[in-house]
Amino acid sequence: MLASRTLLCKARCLRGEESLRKLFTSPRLHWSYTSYSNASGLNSKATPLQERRMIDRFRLHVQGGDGGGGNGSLRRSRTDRYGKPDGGNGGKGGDVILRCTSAVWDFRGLQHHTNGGSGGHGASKNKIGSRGEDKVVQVPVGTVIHLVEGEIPSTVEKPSSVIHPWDLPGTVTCDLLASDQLSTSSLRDPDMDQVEDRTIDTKSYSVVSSIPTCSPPFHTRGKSTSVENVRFSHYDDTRDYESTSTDDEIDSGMLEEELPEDEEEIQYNVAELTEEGQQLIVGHGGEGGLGSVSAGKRHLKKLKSKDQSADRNVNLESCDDGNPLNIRIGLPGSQATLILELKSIADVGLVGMPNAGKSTLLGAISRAKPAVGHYAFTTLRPNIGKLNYDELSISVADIPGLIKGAHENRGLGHAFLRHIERTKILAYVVDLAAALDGRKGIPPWEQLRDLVLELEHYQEGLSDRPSIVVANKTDEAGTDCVLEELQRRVRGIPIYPVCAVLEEGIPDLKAGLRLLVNGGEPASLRLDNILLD
Ligand SMILES: Nc1nc2c(ncn2[C@@H]2O[C@H](COP(=O)(O)OP(=O)(O)OP(=O)(O)O)[C@@H](O)[C@H]2O)c(=O)[nH]1
Repeated sequence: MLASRTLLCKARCLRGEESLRKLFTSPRLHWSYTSYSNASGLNSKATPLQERRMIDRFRLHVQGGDGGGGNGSLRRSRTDRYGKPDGGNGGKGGDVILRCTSAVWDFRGLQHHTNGGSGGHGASKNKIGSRGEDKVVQVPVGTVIHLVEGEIPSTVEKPSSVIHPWDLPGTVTCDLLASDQLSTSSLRDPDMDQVEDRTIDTKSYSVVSSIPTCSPPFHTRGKSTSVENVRFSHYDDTRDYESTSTDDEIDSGMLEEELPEDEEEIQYNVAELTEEGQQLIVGHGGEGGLGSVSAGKRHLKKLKSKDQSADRNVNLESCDDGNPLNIRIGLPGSQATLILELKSIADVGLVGMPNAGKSTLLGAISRAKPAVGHYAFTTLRPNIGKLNYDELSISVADIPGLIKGAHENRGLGHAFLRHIERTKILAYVVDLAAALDGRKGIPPWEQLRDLVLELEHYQEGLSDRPSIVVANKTDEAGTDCVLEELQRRVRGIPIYPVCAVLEEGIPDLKAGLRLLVNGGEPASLRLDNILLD
């Protein structure tokens, strides 16, 4: 009996195996199985970012949240006819904060209009209104901020190390002495402009921030610069954004107002975020209005005599200008219009014509996996790879291909050149086989000349930084002679012959880069050192 059961079980198992085998060999499953295991298919889906054009310039309007209204409540009792003020202050509006993170690569996820949350209104029993929610906008490392209008951004304040137990983090704490002074001064001169009074008083507030902080090194140029004097004034993004806009982006209004207006006065480089975790407040939340406690008893007595029948919780909306009640209204948050610009930061920038093999080279010297294609402009955004050594790590940026006229914004133009500004070392990558066998390309020494000219046209002295030449595609037939010719024509700069595809010559190249980053003898590529026909 037992033996027959075991046999039955085995038979079932075998049948199961059989059916599984059938399933795996069936054409339908084979199709789905192969399509699942097709790594390249998956990769093509997993790399949509590389396919999309990067958004490295973005116009942002920010507004801090409005401060909450102060409460005018009075606590009355049988013994106290007029009552005691017990209205709390309004909460401070939320800030708009730019936070630097390596989790994002460009400004794709940003919205053009970003507001901080409004502060809560104060309530009776001296309850302070809640603080408005901060809006944190994540921006990539290397973000430069230009100010079109509004306040110059400030760093996020460090929270005070000694916080009084009764201080609420992130809320307005009012200096009572100062508020007394305010009410006294209001009484002394009833016709005094109350808005002005209020402005003076808010200076005595201290804000305790609850946000973790850092102290980024940011440069501030106090004076605004006329747009004609600045390089960026010629920037024209129309083509870039038009050609890359997806339906989603258009629907969400992402591409709205991308173009800088010619007439605008822009303060350039007011701040920059170069390290992970740095934070800047670009839109300050408004201070909350004063509650009756802070505003002072005498002030409220006056109010009561004016309108005995007034509601205890005064309707803040109904306050006219010049009315003492204005001090209860929370201040609006500050507004600013910014242009965010991304400049990649890397130790080494791979500079070359389209199809020179920069992305392949980056993949060969680091673990980066940039998209490689046999067509020009495969690279639409800088890819960063890292060369890790015991004592140092070198970041290498594969920058979109440069063509003649890039300084006039041809090809990827400024989007390409801007990223070179931040690299310490330039590695010119040339295609040795570009002009071989009747191909349409130009010889490597002419590639070098064009590259240097484009850099210099864009920014004088840009090609002066320490450089090397990487002569790629040594595996192609006939490149030996071209390499010899290149070494004869280009002098005063190290030339590293490599085959990026087969990873030949890579160790020498890596050693050369390491030496240069460590302060080895720098040499730059000069036009005089290139011998042309
Ligand atoms: N024979 C040969 N082909 C190479 C070598 N390195 C790159 N290629 C090919 O050259 C083509 C362009 O390579 P990419 O790495 O995309 O070139 P790129 O400079 O990044 O191009 P852009 O993205 O347009 O700037 C691809 O078809 C590569 O396979 C090499 O060492 N030898």
